[in-house]
Amino acid sequence: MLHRRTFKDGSKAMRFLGIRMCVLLMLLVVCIQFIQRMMNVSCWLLVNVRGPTSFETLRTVNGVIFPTYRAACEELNLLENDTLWDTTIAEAIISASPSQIRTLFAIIISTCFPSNPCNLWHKYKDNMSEDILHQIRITSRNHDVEMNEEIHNRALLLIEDMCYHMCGSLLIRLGMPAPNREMNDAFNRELKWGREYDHQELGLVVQTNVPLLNSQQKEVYDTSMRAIDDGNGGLYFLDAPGGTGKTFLMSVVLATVRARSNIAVAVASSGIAATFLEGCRMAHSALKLPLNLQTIEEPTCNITKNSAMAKVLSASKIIIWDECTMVHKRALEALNRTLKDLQNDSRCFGGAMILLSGNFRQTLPVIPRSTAADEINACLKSSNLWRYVKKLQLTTNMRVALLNDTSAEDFSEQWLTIGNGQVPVDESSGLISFPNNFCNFVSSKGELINNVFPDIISNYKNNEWLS
Ligand SMILES: Nc1ncnc2c1ncn2[C@@H]1O[C@H](COP(=O)(O)OP(=O)(O)OP(=O)(O)O)[C@@H](O)[C@H]1O
Repeated sequence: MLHRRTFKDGSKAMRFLGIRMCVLLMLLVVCIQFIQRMMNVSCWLLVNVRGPTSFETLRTVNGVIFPTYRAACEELNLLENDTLWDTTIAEAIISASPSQIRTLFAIIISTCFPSNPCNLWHKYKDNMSEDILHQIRITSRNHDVEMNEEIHNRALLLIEDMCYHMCGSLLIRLGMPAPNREMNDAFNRELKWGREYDHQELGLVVQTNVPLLNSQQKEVYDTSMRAIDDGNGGLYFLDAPGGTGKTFLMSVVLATVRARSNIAVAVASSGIAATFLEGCRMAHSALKLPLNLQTIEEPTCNITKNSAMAKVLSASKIIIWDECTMVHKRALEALNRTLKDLQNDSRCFGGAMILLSGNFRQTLPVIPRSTAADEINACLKSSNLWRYVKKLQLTTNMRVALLNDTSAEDFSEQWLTIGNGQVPVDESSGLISFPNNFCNFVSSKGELINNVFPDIISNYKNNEWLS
């Protein structure tokens, strides 16, 4: 509601009102329901616009139809301008803290009804958000964080809370943009996951670990960083048998990107794999993949364009997907469709840099009640995206190389032979036999559990034992 004092020339308006009293009364009677729904602004338009025949005529000034009655009033110069409030805030920012400026602004918009609070907000939003930016810079130990939409949104939320206390109105009812509450909560969470890292610590990790990379790892690292820096994206698959240092390498890539204040998204197909990489999450929950991938022909991720996750994915410099070989090919295809849509870019994955890692020698997608053919069909290699994959390889087993342990070397070779399908298969049973010295054999599941986790019953709550 506009306050009467906001009209520039009250006496002129009242005189006008007197002359047209009869006409106005008639109009008011005829349009009683209409007037009840209107704001004061429209009443003043009724007074000032001659012979209105429709809502549109009321909003038409000099042949231009304005979107709101307020805008039409402004054009007719019926509203007091906001110079007073502008000067008040401008004076306050010289000495007041951002939180005090927010309070002042909340008081102005809740009780003084400036004609265009949005303009004031856009003019002073940086001054009202400085403390939030400062706080983020301190917590992330990164002084390069710039003022952004999310920080303004947080300031708006604080202002809205104050206005609600003062006059029981949300910002949208006070002529202000509505803060995005959902975005604030979800984006904070996603952003924390994506961006808020200790940059000094990450810088140290990069400085220490990059020189340790072996030549193959360094090649993969350089290729990934080049693709990120070029901004051309691409789909890469890191083929690395167990122990070749892919987790080590991916951690260095993630740290490098995050140390530069960029977002690097890491997801993994299994919970246990997700624990090995910093800030890594389960692919299904992070990418909001449908649970029934087998039954949907062309799935997409349940991520809307305005969601926090969409913003994180769009802003990320690299998306790493660990243990991707375990996932149904449609999961990757869903991500491809979603990224194309989010980025409005028809290139593969919308031009994003995707680094897949996994091992086809290990568990493939598990499809309940299916044949081996179904599982192979669900495998990533059967996806039409596979032809775009650029393959990167690690072959040196770092566990063996670092420990100089010959038994570990034998084990890794046996492991590769099995994984590469080079062990003869028994025709009748379709099973293979492990070499005798391959591992410790057990005769039951219970014995296996007891060998791997001895006395788990008394230790399952003991963190030290579990770690
Ligand atoms: N360049 C390196 N310098 C020092 N240590 C390394 C290097 N690469 C790997 N390692 C170490 O080698 C071990 C195996 O590496 P990592 O766990 O990354 O391998 P992986 O390929 O992920 O294995 P798995 O698939 O079995 O989990 C780890 O202890 C890791 O810290």
